[in-house]
Amino acid sequence: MSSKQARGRQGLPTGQQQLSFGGEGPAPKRPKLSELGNGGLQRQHHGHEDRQPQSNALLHRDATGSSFTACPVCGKHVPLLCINLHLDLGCAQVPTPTAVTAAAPGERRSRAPARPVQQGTEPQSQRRAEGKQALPGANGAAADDDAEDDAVATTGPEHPRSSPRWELSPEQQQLAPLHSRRLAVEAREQGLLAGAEDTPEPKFPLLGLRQQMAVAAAAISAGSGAGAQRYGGGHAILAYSPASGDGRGLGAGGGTTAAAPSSCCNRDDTGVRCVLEPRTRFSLQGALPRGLPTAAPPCLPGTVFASSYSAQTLLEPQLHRHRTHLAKPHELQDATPAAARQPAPPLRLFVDATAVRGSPCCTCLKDTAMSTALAAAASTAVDRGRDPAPAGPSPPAAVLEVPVEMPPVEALWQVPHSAGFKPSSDSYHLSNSDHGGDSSSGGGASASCRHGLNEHGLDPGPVAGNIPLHPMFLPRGAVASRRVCTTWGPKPACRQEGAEEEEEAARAAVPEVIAEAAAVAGEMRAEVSHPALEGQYLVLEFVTPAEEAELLAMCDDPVLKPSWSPWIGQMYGNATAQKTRGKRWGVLPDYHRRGVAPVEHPLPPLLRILTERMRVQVGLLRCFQPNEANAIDYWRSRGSWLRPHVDDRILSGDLIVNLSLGGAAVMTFARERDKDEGGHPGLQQHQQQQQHPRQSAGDEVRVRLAPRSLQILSRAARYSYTHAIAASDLLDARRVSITFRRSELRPFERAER
Ligand SMILES: O=C(O)CCC(=O)C(=O)O
Ligand SMILES: [Fe+2]
Repeated sequence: MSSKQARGRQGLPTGQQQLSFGGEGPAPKRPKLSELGNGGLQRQHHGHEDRQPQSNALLHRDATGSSFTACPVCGKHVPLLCINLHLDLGCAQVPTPTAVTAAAPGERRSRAPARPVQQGTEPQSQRRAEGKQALPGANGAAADDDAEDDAVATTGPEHPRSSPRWELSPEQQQLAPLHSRRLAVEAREQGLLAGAEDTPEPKFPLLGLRQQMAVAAAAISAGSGAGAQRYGGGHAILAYSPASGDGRGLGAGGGTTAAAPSSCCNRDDTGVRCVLEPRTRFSLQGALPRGLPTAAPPCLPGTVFASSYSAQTLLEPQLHRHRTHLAKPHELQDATPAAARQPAPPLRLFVDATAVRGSPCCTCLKDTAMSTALAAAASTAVDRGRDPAPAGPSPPAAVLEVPVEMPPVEALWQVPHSAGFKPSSDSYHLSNSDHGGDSSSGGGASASCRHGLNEHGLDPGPVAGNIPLHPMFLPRGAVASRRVCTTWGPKPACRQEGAEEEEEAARAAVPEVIAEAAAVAGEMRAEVSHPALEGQYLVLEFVTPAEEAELLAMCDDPVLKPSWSPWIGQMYGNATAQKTRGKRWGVLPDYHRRGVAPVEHPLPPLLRILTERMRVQVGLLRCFQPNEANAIDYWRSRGSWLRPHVDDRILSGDLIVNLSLGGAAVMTFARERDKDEGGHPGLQQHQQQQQHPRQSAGDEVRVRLAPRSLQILSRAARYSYTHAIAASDLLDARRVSITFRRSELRPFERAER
């Protein structure tokens, strides 16, 4: 390292201080790119001559003559032309400009290929032309700045200078619009950073909670107006936790940014941007890998949308929209370190003034008065955010207590369906992938995660170690362009107009999506609609091994929880599953009286999570609301087997879903020829289930059910084939299945008629 470079590094803290602004008064102007270098600093700090030599040392060149500077925030050495982009990315990346070494035809041909850099030896016009080629159309601060060129020329070591022509990579071009918004935001940030200017460390991490929230509000605010278009008129929510207030909420990807999908509101000109105060950023990292997206409507109070992005990243929706994760409040709360857990307070919304405009929209802002109140509160929040943070954890005054209590966990499951919320097609994205390498994603396959909820519906805590994720939950790397994901997700208003077509489209999309997701991991994860068994779908690794263990433990739990049935030999020897134990939850179908008895043991939270996951992640199941589930405990040593049967065609709905746990088995499907067409088969079903179905060899389809897989039986597979598992087809010592159904609430009297 040259002595100048060394000086440059040493000089960083000073340079950093120089870039700090005072806290009071109007938001100061962000330093121009050039001001990071010699000329700019001279201008900015004229009268402070003693700093000038150090500021000179902030710039150096590499062997190709490219100029670098130390980032004033993180200290990394960044190509000068990319410093804004680097800042825009929240210091997460050090972008590299693409050097086009070959000059364009006729351009600069006469120039000597290498010569020492000397101040002033290059004609001004030529330097200007070079500067203009930098960051075309995107980074005016770099492109237009003569002073920057001066700085480069005077401060770099004397390397031969080629004739580089800088161009933005496609990714950089995509990010370029960030720059303008970044400018707007940064001024406010800098104002808020006044208290931290004496410290040499990066500043964002030093912000207190209150400041973080204010920064967030400012950032959000800056996204309105012209930027709102880029938000697609959508929502942005930042979540910070007072409990976790260790100051790492912002910067370098450390923040929890919750982003609601852009399509909550149907109107482009309406936006609500909120800072939800009482949640923790860790929530996200806990929730994301777990792959438990939820279906709560974006604007419904009590709903939190989480994504592991910093405020900077949030500013560019293109970056985060595919990472949108929907999390329920209890997920977020549960992710808070146990010591910090508190009873859930009412949600507090900080909303910036400019965000609420236009007409109230959909479920979130039907009430105009509410909009106004939110806007007023937001305005105060933003203003107060500029004040120095008070000592202690006192909450900001500009808190609007939204008069909605957090729904109890039980109620949460009802939310999407009772609220009549109909998300548009963009609302739910399962993927997080188009920038899969992002350091802040928390969504990588090895990110730490949590598992299962306890009997209170709460997460019992982190799982030791990392749990590999199924790519279907968090597909990485290849999903960005996949609009097919938009067909996944809940459609609570199932039977609305056009629902059938949509369902059909969703069905059509499922194979593609699953196969694509599978391809990401290089494994065939799912076969959808078995080629020889129409209507049979298989989703592999629907639950993680940890979840599988928890489900098995739940089934085996000897302690009778109020909502769990015990393992009993109820099916032993006289019903469908032979030499097995079973348990069941939900309504109790009575196949003899052809009716359904009321719920005895409601579906435990763990199973409700799975049904929710089914709805969100499997398009075919997006309307599936099972009200019963039964588990069967197969043991090889006991000679357990499953008789050929068709699940009751009248009592049970169109979809039967089997989850396999613990071990694999081969299920044999056999076509019931006379069930293919005509007549209502239901009344004879029970009889015919007892008979050996007529079949030929060609009518038999065997399907391996892997542990953790989810099998969906619909259409022909559901109605025209029996399914069975021979004792010899139990491939492991033990297999437990949980079958989910929707049984019609059919009064016995009617059934008996
Ligand atoms: O064990 C299975 O996967 C299937 C169980 C089943 O068919 C049933 O419970 O009706
Ligand atoms: Fe069955």
